[in-house]
Amino acid sequence: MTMERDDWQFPWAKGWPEIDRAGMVEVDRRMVETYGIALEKMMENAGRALATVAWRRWLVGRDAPRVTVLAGNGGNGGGALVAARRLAAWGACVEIVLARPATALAPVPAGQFAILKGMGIAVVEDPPEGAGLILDGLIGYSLSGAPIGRVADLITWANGSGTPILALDVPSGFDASTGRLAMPSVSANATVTLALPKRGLTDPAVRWAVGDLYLADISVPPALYATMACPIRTPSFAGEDILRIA
Ligand SMILES: NC(=O)C1=CN([C@@H]2O[C@H](COP(=O)(O)OP(=O)(O)OC[C@H]3O[C@@H](n4cnc5c(N)ncnc54)[C@H](O)[C@@H]3O)[C@@H](O)[C@H]2O)[C@@H](O)CC1
Ligand SMILES: [K+]
Repeated sequence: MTMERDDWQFPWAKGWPEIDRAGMVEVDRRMVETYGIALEKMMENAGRALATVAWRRWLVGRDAPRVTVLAGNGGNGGGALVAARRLAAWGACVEIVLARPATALAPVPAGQFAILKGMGIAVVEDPPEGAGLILDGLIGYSLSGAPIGRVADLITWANGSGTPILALDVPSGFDASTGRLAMPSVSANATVTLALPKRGLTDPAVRWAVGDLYLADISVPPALYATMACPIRTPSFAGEDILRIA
């Protein structure tokens, strides 16, 4: 039985614009090309925020809590692997389940995975029973069609596990361009989305799958948003790393 804490003290944020997949791809590209903020840096911020929400809401005060981390081969998986490292360092018992063989990991997530191997963190083939929390890092904004194969199997397993699920960026199966949920999609208790809420995430119609929505700062310069193909004016995080927005 998981005891859940929800004593998040950060202010309710209103008025955040949404961003779709194309916009976020543009942000990611210009973060690197214009500002030299490498993917590793963004991923570190993303994973730390995910770990912080996980710890504060579900794990704090528990002795060696068990966390299952479902990681896809892209940037979403990479962020979840960063969170795995942070949670392990904070005392959690972390088990990693990869959606695809380690050889299929994109270069930066592969680097994160190598660190975890060096730390001796367990990597298991079958998702284990009895964890206190599942991190969903299977697919982020680069979903293409309805989830298939082992990714779909892991989504179905997580939804049926009875364990709380914390999703990174979007619940896997959520389409950040259309705001729609594919079948199957992760049914999360909470989601930590990055930089700006992805299009449709705040729609009450998908709240059952998104859960409580947190917004994490990955330090996108306001000038980047202001000079995008479709400029976005953003309110400030005002000194907070993570805001609860829905
Ligand atoms: N600036 C940002 O927003 C940042 C984004 N990051 C993360 O990176 C994510 C985007 O990463 P990527 O573009 O690498 O891609 P994703 O990690 O979103 O997923 C891509 C992978 O998902 C799999 N996939 C896609 N559709 C599928 C389907 N229908 N069935 C089964 N498998 C499917 C494919 O193997 C594909 O390689 C974001 O959502 C976010 O979590 C962070 O890593 C860093 C900063
Ligand atoms: K996800």
